Amino acid sequence: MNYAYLGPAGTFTESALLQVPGAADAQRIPASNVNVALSMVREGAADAAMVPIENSVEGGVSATLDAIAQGESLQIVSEILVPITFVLAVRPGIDSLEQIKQISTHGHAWAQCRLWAEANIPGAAFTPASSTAAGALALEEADPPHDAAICSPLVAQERGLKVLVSGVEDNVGAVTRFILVTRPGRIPQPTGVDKSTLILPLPEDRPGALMELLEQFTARGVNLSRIESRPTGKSLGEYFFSVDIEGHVAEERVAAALSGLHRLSPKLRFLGSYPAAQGLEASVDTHNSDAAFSEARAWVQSLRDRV
Ligand SMILES: O=C(O)C(=O)Cc1ccccc1
Repeated sequence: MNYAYLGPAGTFTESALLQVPGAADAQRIPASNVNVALSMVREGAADAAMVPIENSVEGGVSATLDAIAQGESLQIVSEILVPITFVLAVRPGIDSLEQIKQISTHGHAWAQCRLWAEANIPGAAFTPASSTAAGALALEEADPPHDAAICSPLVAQERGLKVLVSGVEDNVGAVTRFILVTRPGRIPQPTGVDKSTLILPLPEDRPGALMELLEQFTARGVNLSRIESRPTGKSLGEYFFSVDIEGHVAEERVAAALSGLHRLSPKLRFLGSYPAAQGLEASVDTHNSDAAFSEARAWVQSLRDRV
């Protein structure tokens, strides 16, 4: 196996990848952005890609949600959670916050440190970097493009960068969720605590269309753990929904919800069922259990057999 990931080395995405069994000893290919990492999988240059999808402060990572929703189909095979803390690293010659005029980091990192930055370096101009590690590595250049970067403590330590302030995040305890993506293939076996990801285009723009889709989950006791609307990019006001549900396609209630959704929105995309990283309770009401579904099906069949 070889793995593409949002690089360069030292990103939070690489930390997530290193949690995948075997990945530490496998070939890891840094990509300059999420689209490049996913294209490598689509084209066969990588077997799998690790990309960020959601964080507890900012919500969904739009670049990832959009890239997996469109183009050639991909499959999510696992999710990894990484606790996030940030440090402020500076170029040589900077000894105080007042000297910082230009700062760079990944947009999601900036969003998570904005209040700290407003309070502590109010005059500094922000330039987005393709990742936290990319912003940090630029500090090593002969003539660095910025004075400071917000990055992980690990990359600062590994590169021997000067850290002026640690723990610059606004929300202590933030977590980012990453997904491992492959070309479509075998779906991981259910573990009892699984999640599934779907892309739901709204079939028709009319009152109640979203409600009808959501009713498919409600009626089968399927809980949603994330729902986001994203523009299709085709015309103003045209959206699709990116949804995570608790449960595995091998479970009857999930299969029944999917079949109801398919009737309403035939172009829906199933992006995979995979083990939940943490925190889900495997609690399903008796009337939504696999046993209840098969008994109900057998009963209806017994009636239809009499036709
Ligand atoms: O830039 C990184 O290091 C990433 O892996 C993306 C990211 C940025 C901010 C928070 C979590 C992940």
